[in-house]
Amino acid sequence: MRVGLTGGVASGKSTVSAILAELGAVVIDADQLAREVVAAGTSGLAEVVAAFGDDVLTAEGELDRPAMGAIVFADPEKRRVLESVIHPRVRARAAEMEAAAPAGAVVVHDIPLLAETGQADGFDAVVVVDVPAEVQAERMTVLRGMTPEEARARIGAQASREQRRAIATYVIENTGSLADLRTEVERVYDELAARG
Ligand SMILES: CC(C)(COP(=O)(O)OP(=O)(O)OC[C@H]1O[C@@H](n2cnc3c(N)ncnc32)[C@H](O)[C@@H]1O)[C@@H](O)C(=O)NCCC(=O)NCCS
Ligand SMILES: Nc1ncnc2c1ncn2[C@@H]1O[C@H](COP(=O)(O)OP(=O)(O)OP(=O)(O)O)[C@@H](O)[C@H]1O
Repeated sequence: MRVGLTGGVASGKSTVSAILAELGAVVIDADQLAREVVAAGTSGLAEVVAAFGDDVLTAEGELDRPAMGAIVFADPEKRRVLESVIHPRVRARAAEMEAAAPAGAVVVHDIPLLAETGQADGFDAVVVVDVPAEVQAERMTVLRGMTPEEARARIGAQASREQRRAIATYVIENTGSLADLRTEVERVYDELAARG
């Protein structure tokens, strides 16, 4: 059973992934892989520096993520350039990790840009974590210290709620408490495990 998990920024995907992992799923996290493929010393980071210059490096020679975010969330062309370096590497790593998963596992691919990149058809089921944009913006500003402008830019770089909901097999509404979220995730996991 191969499951795609997606949702807008700060919708609660990582929280859902963590609960699914506790329930027994194998989770492959595209955001985490996207960090690994541009770690210090990788060919990915070298390509990013070739495209964007040394200004996107910290003094320690790592990717300066806030600086990179300020560039790419203000300019769709530059975002495409960064994605063209990172996405193929993430897909290759995710495929390797999936191949190493135990037979019969529920494998969950946590992919923020699942709707945007047209990958939904490749999964047995797609789970969409959904919240209104105001909730996303509040979580980004209050919990993560972003400015309202930064939050708006990131939400604006993504598919609309409607576009994400259109690819969903299951929609998890995450406007209640964390306890409500857990109950909902358990319900969806039981259905996924029964289908697999
Ligand atoms: C621009 C970067 C350096 C900013 O790093 P930062 O630590 O601030 O954010 P992080 O990587 O933790 O991402 C947080 C969230 O931002 C959103 N986001 C990230 N990249 C993108 C993108 N290209 N388009 C739209 N939303 C994005 C997602 O909702 C993601 O879950 C980083 O997001 C990045 O390398 N993005 C390009 C790679 C990518 O597309 N990643 C998404 C999954 S593969
Ligand atoms: N139901 C909820 N009630 C309160 N806080 C929540 C709820 N769901 C998630 N959060 C909090 O909101 C923040 C964003 O959640 P999470 O990190 O799971 O989102 P995400 O979709 O993975 O984000 P990103 O797209 O940036 O990777 C976290 O601090 C999380 O603890």
